[in-house]
Amino acid sequence: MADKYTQAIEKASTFLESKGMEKPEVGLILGSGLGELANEAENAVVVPYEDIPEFPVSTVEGHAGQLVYGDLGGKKVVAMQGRFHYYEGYDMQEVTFPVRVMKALGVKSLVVTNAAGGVNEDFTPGDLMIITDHINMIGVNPLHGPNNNELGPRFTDMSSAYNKEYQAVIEKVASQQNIDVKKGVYMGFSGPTYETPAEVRMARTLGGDAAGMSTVPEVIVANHAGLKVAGISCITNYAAGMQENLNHDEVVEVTTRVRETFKSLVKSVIENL
Ligand SMILES: O=P(O)(O)O[C@@H]1C[C@H](O)[C@@H](CO)O1
Ligand SMILES: Nc1nc2[nH]cnc2c(=O)[nH]1
Repeated sequence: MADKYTQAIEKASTFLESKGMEKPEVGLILGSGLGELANEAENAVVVPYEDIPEFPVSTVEGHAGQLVYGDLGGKKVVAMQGRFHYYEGYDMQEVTFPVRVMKALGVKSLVVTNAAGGVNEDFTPGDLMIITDHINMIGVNPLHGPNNNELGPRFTDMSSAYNKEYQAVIEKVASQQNIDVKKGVYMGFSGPTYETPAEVRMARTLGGDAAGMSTVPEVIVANHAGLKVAGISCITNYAAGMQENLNHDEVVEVTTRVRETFKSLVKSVIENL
């Protein structure tokens, strides 16, 4: 049953196909300061978000705001150079709309990346973390409201929201590249505030290893749509209570510092999906 939402997905994906974004296999969402990887796509087609019908636009520093299609890691990839966040004022359907469009373009696998605060006391800024699972502390769910069965089931199984084979791929590639990759649970908050020390203590008590402000909505919708998901966090700071003065400049500075390692890891992961 075509409704306004599915018509918007159709309109955006048809527009992008007309620009040459033919049948991408892998979707890639690049978080704060992590967008440079998309510049390595060959035979690239680049479309700014503001040119894509129905797309929101990025408003956060460290998020370029364009969709990049091309050859990366031996696969046809469509990458978000900058993502949308609930805290920007977008609703959950807007935040996750790009995932629906990637699915409509033909994507089967989704690699989601982000910058996150380290909650696990064994983590250090600059670490890369394989996301093994997430805890939705945002308080809202992108699948709220009437379900369109053409897009996915009313009740989505989230028991393997982060594909276990993909987790093993990331681990294998990290070991081959001598990257001491961590593993852990990503706790998603609404943002835009960083957590209070008490919230970080709660996150740790509840089993969170990293705290973020994105990823959870996109991964829920990706699972609804039947995509296989791999998630990687760049730990950019000690979460509140473990350091003073959390700020976005430091987040982008740390992602810049680990950029080459991050790019090498993610490119090889894409190769091995
Ligand atoms: O888009 P991501 O989740 O990578 O960015 C994180 C969360 C906030 O947008 C920002 C806060 O510094 O970093
Ligand atoms: N929620 C949250 N998001 C982040 N993104 C980068 N660092 C942090 C953090 O400490 N908390």
